[in-house]
Amino acid sequence: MSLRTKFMLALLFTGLAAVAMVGGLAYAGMTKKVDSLRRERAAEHFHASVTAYLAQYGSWEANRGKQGFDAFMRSRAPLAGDRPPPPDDERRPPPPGAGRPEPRDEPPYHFILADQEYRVLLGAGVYNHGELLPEAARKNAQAVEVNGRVVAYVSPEGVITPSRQELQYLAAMRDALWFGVAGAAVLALVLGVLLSRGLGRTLGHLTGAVRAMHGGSLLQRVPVEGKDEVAELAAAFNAMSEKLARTHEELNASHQTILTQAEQMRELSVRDALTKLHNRRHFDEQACTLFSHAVRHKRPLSVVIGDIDFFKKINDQFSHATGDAVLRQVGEILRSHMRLSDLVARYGGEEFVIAFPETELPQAAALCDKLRAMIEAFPWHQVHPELKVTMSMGVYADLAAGTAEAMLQKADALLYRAKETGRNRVCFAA
Ligand SMILES: Nc1nc2c(ncn2[C@@H]2O[C@H](COP(=O)(O)OP(=O)(O)OP(=O)(O)O)[C@@H](O)[C@H]2O)c(=O)[nH]1
Repeated sequence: MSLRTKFMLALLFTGLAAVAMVGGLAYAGMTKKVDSLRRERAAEHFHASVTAYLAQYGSWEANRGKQGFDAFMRSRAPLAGDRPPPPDDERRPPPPGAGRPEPRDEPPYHFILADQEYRVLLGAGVYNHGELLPEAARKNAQAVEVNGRVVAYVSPEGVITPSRQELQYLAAMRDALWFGVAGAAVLALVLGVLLSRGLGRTLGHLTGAVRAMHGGSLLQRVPVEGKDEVAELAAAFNAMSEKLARTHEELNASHQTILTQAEQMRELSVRDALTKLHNRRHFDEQACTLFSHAVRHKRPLSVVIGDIDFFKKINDQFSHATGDAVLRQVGEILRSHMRLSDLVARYGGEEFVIAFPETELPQAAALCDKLRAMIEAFPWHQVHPELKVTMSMGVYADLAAGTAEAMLQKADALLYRAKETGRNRVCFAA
């Protein structure tokens, strides 16, 4: 059931209950009051009529009892409110809810009348003519005195017929009650629609915003209308959304910083500080991967170890700083002539290592000789006038060695041979 329907039903029930309670109580109270007033007046009127009747005729039977009394009553001034309506009224239908029409020939009430010995003269439909009034009924009976002598008793028990005027009042009141009920229902429906529309709109905005947040857009704003609790909820939601979005942004930023720092740290951990080439650890890890790949796909792989000749002498003769400059420059020459898929690293001291994936031994050896020649041909005199730098290299390309490390050891042995056989050369073996 929608919020709007619940609202309207609640207001409808409340309105109808309030109208029914107030109207019903008023109607019941009024009916009771009318009845008691009428009964009082009717009792007095009846008592006075009986007194006058008995005073005029001496006894009940003297003027043919009930028939004579009825005619006598009609000749007397009627009880207030019992006057016959104007002739026009008679042609109109009785007012709605007026109930049974008032009989024109009947008196508007029937009281119990007994003679001085409590024998019933008028039973009012309760007792039969001539029977003795019971003891209980005698207590409330009022004596009718003529010339100081009790001649009869009138009991207030009896039937009261409301007057036409009173019936009209009560009918008008019932009409007012029905109008009240209809008015309350219309008011409840209108109020229900108005109230639920405002509330439903804000709740709709909130639901949409929460869904959008769930979808990832954390910064949401819903309109804040009025100053009630729903408006407070909307304002609190806006504040929460703003704070969430800000916190999320800050977290993202710090996460990014951490990632960058981690990347930098990782990069530092795999780089050689002096030459900016990769270091030994990185080379060993990557060489393993390259080796496995080459074995699995039966692709060629060549590994190289290069060592600067007489580097100790360079340090000793020209200074350690010159030695560093030589290392940096050799590293740059190697790096700038590699493919992206090649792996080059400073292995330690004046030693460099290279892995050439997808490269057979002859191509690798030729490339190494080219690198060697470039190192030799570099204008080292720009670093120091007397400086000369050469490199010896060992190249190995047989995957049968079993591991990348074993291939490197074979290359190292070939490097040793290059050193032994005069340096500034490339030794290789398949
Ligand atoms: N300037 C400098 N020197 C280094 C660095 N790392 C190692 N060395 C030096 O490099 C020298 C290597 O000398 P050796 O191992 O005897 O080799 P070599 O003198 O090149 O002799 P061969 O390899 O036989 O040609 C040592 O003196 C080390 O101190 C470095 O980062 N900077």
